[in-house]
Amino acid sequence: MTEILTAAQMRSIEQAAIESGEVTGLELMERAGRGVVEAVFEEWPSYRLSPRRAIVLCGPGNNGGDGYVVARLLRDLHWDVTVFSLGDPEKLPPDAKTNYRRWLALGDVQPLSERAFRAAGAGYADLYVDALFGTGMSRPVSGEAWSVLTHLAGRNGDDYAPYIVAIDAPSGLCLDSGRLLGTANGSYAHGHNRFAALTVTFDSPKQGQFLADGPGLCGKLAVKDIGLRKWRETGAGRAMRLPQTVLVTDRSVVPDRRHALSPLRVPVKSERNIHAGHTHKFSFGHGVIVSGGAGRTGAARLAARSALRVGAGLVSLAVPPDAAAEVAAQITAPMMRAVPDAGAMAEMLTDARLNAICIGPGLGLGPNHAALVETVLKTGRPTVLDADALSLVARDDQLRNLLHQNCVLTPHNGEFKRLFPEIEARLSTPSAQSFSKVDAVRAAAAEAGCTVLLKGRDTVIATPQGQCAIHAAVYERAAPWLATAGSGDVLAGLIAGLLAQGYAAFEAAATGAWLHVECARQFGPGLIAEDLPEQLPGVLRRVISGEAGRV
Ligand SMILES: NC(=O)C1=CN([C@@H]2O[C@H](COP(=O)(O)OP(=O)(O)OC[C@H]3O[C@@H](n4cnc5c(N)ncnc54)[C@H](O)[C@@H]3O)[C@@H](O)[C@H]2O)[C@@H](O)CC1
Ligand SMILES: Nc1ncnc2c1ncn2[C@@H]1O[C@H](COP(=O)(O)OP(=O)(O)O)[C@@H](O)[C@H]1O
Ligand SMILES: [K+]
Repeated sequence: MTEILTAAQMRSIEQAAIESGEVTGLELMERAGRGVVEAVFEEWPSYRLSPRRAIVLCGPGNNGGDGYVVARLLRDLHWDVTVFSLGDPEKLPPDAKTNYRRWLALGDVQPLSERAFRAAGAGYADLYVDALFGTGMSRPVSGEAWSVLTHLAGRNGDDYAPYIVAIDAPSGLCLDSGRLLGTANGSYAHGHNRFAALTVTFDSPKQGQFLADGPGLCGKLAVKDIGLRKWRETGAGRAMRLPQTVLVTDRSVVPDRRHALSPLRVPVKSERNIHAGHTHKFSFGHGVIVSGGAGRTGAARLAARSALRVGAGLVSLAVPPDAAAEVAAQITAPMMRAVPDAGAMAEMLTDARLNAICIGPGLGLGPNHAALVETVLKTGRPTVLDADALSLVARDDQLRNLLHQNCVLTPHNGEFKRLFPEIEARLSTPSAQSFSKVDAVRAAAAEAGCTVLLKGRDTVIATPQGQCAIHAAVYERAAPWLATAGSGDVLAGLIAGLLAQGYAAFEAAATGAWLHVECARQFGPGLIAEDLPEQLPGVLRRVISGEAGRV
């Protein structure tokens, strides 16, 4: 499991470590600087072979302190190093000042300005180290620092990005929200929303490196151990960090559930589980996917196929009579039941074996559809509410009051705004505050009283109790092809299929999000929604064999 930290959580761990007396801030800073140099040589192996030229930009805090360590270590390797400082280095905090002084024995420091930067022949360095601000950045960057950062980001047409390493964050990036503080469009200069080739962070990844604009600006992420594990995993530092946020990876949610996944679906084909007696389709649950009317059934059919492929034992489509012929002509494995109205839906759901429901994709927004949502919610069964079901809930307090802890809401940004307008307003207001998507989804789940999954490249999932996971299709897991019509319907079906197999709401949502992206990665460019469920056998095979994540 990978824990993701906020800036404050990282500070609390460092503080706990330093207060223990077992390690000093200076030692941590030295390890951080070494970690950066190590990561640089891993990223640019040829730089090991002969000394190069580096420009290091040092800020007024400990991030700057790391910069002075990097400058010294590169100088020790005979690099030509130019150092710029923001603010008066004599006012640096103690550990950073010590490293500034150590650097002074090797070279000088120039005050940072765009003019000085460009005059230094800055366009000819092999490496630019951004050590201006890290976890301590507290307000929008301005003045000379902003001029230099936007110049580096390409404001004047130069492309520095391939040579920039950022320490902890591209300076200005909020490590909680993933937004550049103070900019509306998340970029340093209009149209330039990339910055570093590599960002090196310490101990654990930070939220902002996965959310919003963070991944684009960070470029690539290297996490370096600086010996804080003991204080991260135990003690007061840990208590301060509850509830935790974790990153969904093949080594977190899915592998933890692999044992569960085995007894649930794959077991049918594995000896161990045949012996355990899991051999009947009803052992794997029976999902119900509620379809819209004629001409709108594609979404439910996609969801049904996904629920079956992910392992639900049976899947039934609940279909309005006018759409029955259309659906019947296009399905094979899922079953179909004509459901003319909410009464018929209630009747169908008297069968307790129907243990998970998906409602919303292609449903429609009429009063009859609201009645269907009401009927489904009143059963209290595990239910995915997506698309139109979310819009219906958003405008009807009675429906909203029926939401229960076995529900999973899967809004995209527009639906989230309809459901939680005040929370969304805080999230979308560009300001100096660090209100993040994690904060927003936690608040939404608490308000709704159920699991909420807010979709996007940076998908965030939270429970009313504050349990939270980020599933980011970024860095090596990027899957931009997933932004295709109908892919949300597949996600809803996947989650419903996992709920049918007994996954709890949060785990079904997190595992569904992971499988969804894994299917997209396996297929690659050219993907359309229909392709996604067909990738599941291959993806599941790799999950079960322990090779997941290696596409
Ligand atoms: N605390 C520790 O023990 C360790 C800290 N480390 C480094 O220290 C960093 C955190 O250090 P700090 O807490 O000193 O914070 P930073 O160095 O990130 O920034 C804080 C300083 O910048 C100023 N500042 C913040 N926003 C500004 C803005 N927009 N414009 C101008 N000035 C601004 C603050 O007033 C303060 O002087 C981490 O990112 C990491 O790089 C590492 O060395 C590991 C150990
Ligand atoms: N750039 C991206 N990278 C990875 N996943 C993405 C990206 N953009 C969108 N997605 C995912 O694609 C799906 C789109 O769902 P949705 O917005 O409901 O669309 P639709 O209604 O067309 O199915 C979501 O699961 C979302 O997380
Ligand atoms: K930085």
